[in-house]
Amino acid sequence: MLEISKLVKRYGRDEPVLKELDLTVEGSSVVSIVGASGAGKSTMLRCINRLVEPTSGSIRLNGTELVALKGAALRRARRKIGMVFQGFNLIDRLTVMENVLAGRLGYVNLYQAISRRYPREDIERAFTLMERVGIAHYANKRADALSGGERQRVGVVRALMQEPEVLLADEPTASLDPRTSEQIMILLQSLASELSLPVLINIHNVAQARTYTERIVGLRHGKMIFDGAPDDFTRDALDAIYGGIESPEEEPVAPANPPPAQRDRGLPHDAT
Ligand SMILES: Nc1ncnc2c1ncn2[C@@H]1O[C@H](COP(=O)(O)OP(=O)(O)OP(=O)(O)O)[C@@H](O)[C@H]1O
Repeated sequence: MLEISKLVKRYGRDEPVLKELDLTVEGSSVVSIVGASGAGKSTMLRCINRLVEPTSGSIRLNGTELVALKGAALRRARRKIGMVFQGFNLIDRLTVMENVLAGRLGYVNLYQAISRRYPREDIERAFTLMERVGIAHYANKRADALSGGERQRVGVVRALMQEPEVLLADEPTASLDPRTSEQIMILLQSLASELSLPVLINIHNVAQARTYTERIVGLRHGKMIFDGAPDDFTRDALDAIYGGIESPEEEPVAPANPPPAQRDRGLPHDAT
């Protein structure tokens, strides 16, 4: 269980970017975090894995307080937090298998890491996961020979190799075409339930958030102003999150002639 309580992040002397956020995510929930650009979505995810230092507040992962951790204890805790990135963050000149095994770096010793001599169980786990997401036949291909969707699957498997207790995804579909985006969202949804893994996804595409996640958290100026089921994510909630700032992305496949009100405001077509 991930429990965030009164989380504050201030960069320098600026106004806080996160203002006393509270969020609890349990079991295999798939939660999307939506909000206009600059609302604090990435900062929130990066506070969880401590790529960004929280200013104050508490982040507990299965009972372990992450905010106070340093050194080896922080490295140990980070192993339990998988991260999937918009730009995939693969090493292009390495093979798919080598990229996937990089997810074990937090577990192996220096000699094993440098000589890339990973334990047999790690290699077996890598194959099992690669088979699960349909990329096992690419194991020996260079990462840069793969398509965007395949590269993101490598990113997902690398994160799962960490045996994470929570999976964070920062705009995981933003670099992908609509069809591939949907496949990745479906994959994250199914992996969450198969592995009983809570998943937090920063996402600009509100239509995908509504379709593929079971809970939507809306941020505006660093405050949580919506937390509920997709069915409760009404036009009012959308306006409260984006009103006067920007419009969320439209659905990937727009009807030829959307009604003028939707077309003008860039709203998802089923927003009510
Ligand atoms: N390292 C940093 N130093 C100073 N300010 C930062 C830093 N990182 C982010 N910010 C500021 O914090 C605010 C929130 O940024 P953040 O990237 O978390 O928003 P976001 O909701 O993820 O936006 P986007 O959807 O565009 O990625 C922005 O005003 C941004 O300029």
